[in-house]
Amino acid sequence: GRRLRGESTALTLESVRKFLTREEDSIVFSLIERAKYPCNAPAYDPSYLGRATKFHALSLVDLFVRETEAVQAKAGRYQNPVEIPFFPKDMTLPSVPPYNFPNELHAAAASVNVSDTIWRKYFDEWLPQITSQGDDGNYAPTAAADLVCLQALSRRIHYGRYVAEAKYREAPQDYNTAIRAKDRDALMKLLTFESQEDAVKRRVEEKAKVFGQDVTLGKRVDDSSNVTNYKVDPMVVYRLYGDWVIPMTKMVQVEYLLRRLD
Ligand SMILES: C=C(O[C@@H]1C=C(C(=O)O)C=C[C@H]1O)C(=O)O
Repeated sequence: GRRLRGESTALTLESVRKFLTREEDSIVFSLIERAKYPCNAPAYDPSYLGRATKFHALSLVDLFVRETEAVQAKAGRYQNPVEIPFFPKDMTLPSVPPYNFPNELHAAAASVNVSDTIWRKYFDEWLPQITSQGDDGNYAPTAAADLVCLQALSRRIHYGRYVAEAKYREAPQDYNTAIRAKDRDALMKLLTFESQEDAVKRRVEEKAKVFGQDVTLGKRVDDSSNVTNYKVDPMVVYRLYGDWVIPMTKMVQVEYLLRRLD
């Protein structure tokens, strides 16, 4: 039924995995949309804006993200603790009434932030794998597509705080010793579920195939046996999750748990 304003659903391993599964769609769709444009290098080149503007030494993407986050902050986006801005110091106060989002995390969550790593990896490692070489002049739509990817990836990876809280609540005694000993390896071992990771990687690869295939009338979409070209290489999405999204989500869980008893 309809959730009352501020009523929090119980934070369980099942509920957090349901959230992560739905985020897979947002991440795959955002990568497909970014792949619509070629690299468009000027969007990332600080000299493109030139020194004519007061934003010198910023790339168009830097500028676009800062300005867009400021507007979204005014619209109240960051009242939801699930959303973390990339440029928090530029935040303007919301111009909207406060919304009573449930606050299920320990106060220590505020100091768990891997936004800089996400930003760096996205532009240095992931973007070259999903875009073709080239420049079509669509720098603003390119920056807009990058921001949607960055926000989806950040939401997913930082949700590791909620996953860690759910795991802790289910068995605090299992974690307390490792937390007190600041034993990162023990915590990583406790929170790792290999079979779940394998299922996640195979599911996002499958979603990249289903969402990224060309649909032609008269041919059944579910007959993907002979589909050859996809808008984003499904194997790239599999590796993105395996090499970065999952490990970074786990790193967030460890960092959150280390602070859970502070
Ligand atoms: C997110 C979880 O924690 C870990 C990280 C996973 C992921 O990022 O997909 C999956 C399984 C776990 O190793 C979970 O247990 O669901």
